[in-house]
Amino acid sequence: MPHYYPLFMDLEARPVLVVGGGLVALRKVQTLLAHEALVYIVSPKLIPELRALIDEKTCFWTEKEYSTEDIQEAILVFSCTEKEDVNAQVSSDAIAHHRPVNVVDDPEKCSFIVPSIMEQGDLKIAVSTGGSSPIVARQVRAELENLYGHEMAEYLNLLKTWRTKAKSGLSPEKRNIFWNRATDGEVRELIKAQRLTEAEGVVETCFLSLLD
Ligand SMILES: C[C@@]1(CC(=O)O)C2=NC(=C\c3[nH]c(c(CCC(=O)O)c3CC(=O)O)Cc3[nH]c(c(CC(=O)O)c3CCC(=O)O)/C=C3\N/C(=C\2)[C@@H](CCC(=O)O)[C@]3(C)CC(=O)O)/[C@H]1CCC(=O)O
Ligand SMILES: NC(=O)c1ccc[n+]([C@@H]2O[C@H](COP(=O)([O-])OP(=O)(O)OC[C@H]3O[C@@H](n4cnc5c(N)ncnc54)[C@H](O)[C@@H]3O)[C@@H](O)[C@H]2O)c1
Repeated sequence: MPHYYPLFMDLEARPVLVVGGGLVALRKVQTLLAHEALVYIVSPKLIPELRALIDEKTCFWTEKEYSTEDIQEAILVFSCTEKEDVNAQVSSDAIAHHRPVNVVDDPEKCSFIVPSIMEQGDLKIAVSTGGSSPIVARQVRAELENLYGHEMAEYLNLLKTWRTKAKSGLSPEKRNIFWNRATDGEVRELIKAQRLTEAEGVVETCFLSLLD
């Protein structure tokens, strides 16, 4: 099993090829669309859920069997067919074109694998078991969803609003003190208790106390 390198990639308006139109393709397409990719599906058939996405014009479908030229400009390639020979062809074409490729059912033919994703506002946690057990990846994701609730989104929103001010208004040493105070637990607890104004007050008081 490869030792996969994790990264977060901006897919907004970038072309991604998905070969196949079944349940597995649906799972991959939903995540890609949630990340604003331009999704190009090549498949002779589509399940109704995927057809509905095409009708909403958030992705594009070519009704045919895969051929090498479908790779075109795709920056990522997903092969989600039930046919081993087709998946193998997509994988070798993508590799020949230096495009990262994910093949359902066959980690050996993947140059990348997809994690289970937990999101709460700007907090995004990608979970992988390196392919050992996708179900465990899903279960860990569910545990994380219990650990980080809606307060995390508001907490990060609040901290984000202070980044520019802290950068321009405080020396590196004071900035360090500021961020340690803002993230020592009290602010997050206040937000969890829906006492947002008090939370903002704690951050502001700390900032003002550090100004020269
Ligand atoms: C995380 C998630 C992302 C996504 O796909 O969007 C994902 N699989 C998910 C669901 C899921 N996958 C499978 C089922 C049916 C139950 C089952 O059979 O297990 C379910 C449904 C379910 O669990 O609910 C079957 C399955 N998956 C793979 C194989 C082939 C094999 O293992 O050889 C087989 C057939 C096994 C067999 O036939 O025995 C392979 C991979 N699946 C991965 C990712 C990559 C490794 C991730 C990691 O662990 O690091 C990897 C290597 C490649 C890849 O697809 O990128 C998503 C959960 C999202 C979420 O809900 O949060
Ligand atoms: N559904 C799951 O959660 C799941 C879980 C584990 C493994 N799998 C495996 O993953 C594979 C895909 O699963 P699925 O449920 O999406 O299968 P599926 O049979 O519903 O979908 C396969 C899709 O591939 C398309 N296809 C076939 N030949 C093609 C070609 N030459 N070019 C382009 N598209 C082509 C088909 O038209 C179909 O839309 C299967 O091998 C399945 O056993 C699925």
